[in-house]
Amino acid sequence: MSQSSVKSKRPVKINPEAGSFKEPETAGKVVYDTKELNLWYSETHALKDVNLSFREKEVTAIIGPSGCGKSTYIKTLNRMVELVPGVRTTGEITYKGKNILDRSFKVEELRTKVGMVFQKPNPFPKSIYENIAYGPKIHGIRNKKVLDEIVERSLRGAYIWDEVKDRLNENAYGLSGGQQQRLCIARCLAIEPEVILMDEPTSALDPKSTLRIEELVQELKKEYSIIIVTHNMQQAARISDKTAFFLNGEVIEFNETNTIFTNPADSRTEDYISGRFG
Ligand SMILES: Nc1ncnc2c1ncn2[C@@H]1O[C@H](COP(=O)(O)OP(=O)(O)OP(=O)(O)O)[C@@H](O)[C@H]1O
Repeated sequence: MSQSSVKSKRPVKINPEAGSFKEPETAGKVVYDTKELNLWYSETHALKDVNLSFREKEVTAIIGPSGCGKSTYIKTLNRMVELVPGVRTTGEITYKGKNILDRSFKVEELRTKVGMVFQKPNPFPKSIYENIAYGPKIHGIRNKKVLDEIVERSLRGAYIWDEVKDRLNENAYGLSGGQQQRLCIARCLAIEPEVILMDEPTSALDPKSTLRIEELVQELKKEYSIIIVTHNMQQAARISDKTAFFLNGEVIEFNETNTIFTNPADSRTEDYISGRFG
């Protein structure tokens, strides 16, 4: 069903404070802060006045129906979106206080701090070892012993070490889909990021592999901030601390996940999470 045809018999309850969730004073430090972000793909206005912030060591789920701007938003956070011709943005995204949309900001700074995991596992056509060592090598690490340590630490961090430790020189394409996705997460960890962006990381995986990734996310949040786009409501409810609900390019509601799923402030959020559309 398209967003414009979303109908509810109940009166529409609009959340006047969408995106302006008040954090308790004990909350962790803000890593990313988005203010009044607008984005156009040529004529398509894909993000509208988005205000959202993400804190360290938290998992935030981005949910919403197809085409509402979830992927666009997450790709704006690492500036991948600017690879699309005709993209224009206004507003601000600060990463640790620096506006990453500012022309003077060097995107390379983000590449070492922010890792990304995509919908389909995308290992390089290289050995398992080389998949992990590649990033650190690009950043100038040549010492074999140091690289060995990074490879082991990253694979352990992504809970795949025991499955691959005896086949590090085999091609990564020989791994199962779920293993490949954990390898891609290990590849992210190798650059020692502060934030991991995940765009529907389990949508191509079977239930068992999905569960393993969800468990992994719970472990990783002890060290990293994680922002995860998901279509799976149960997944968002299971693994995230906060949830942002997008509709038609706007943030309709942003709050503690528990509140979003049990007592949403906006009837459109309620309609979406209860499966009335999307
Ligand atoms: N490369 C592009 N060029 C032009 N328009 C685009 C491009 N990518 C996305 N859009 C448009 O921007 C809007 C938001 O798309 P986006 O992919 O961010 O949504 P989404 O919520 O991630 O959807 P899905 O859940 O289906 O992946 C849509 O109207 C889409 O058609």
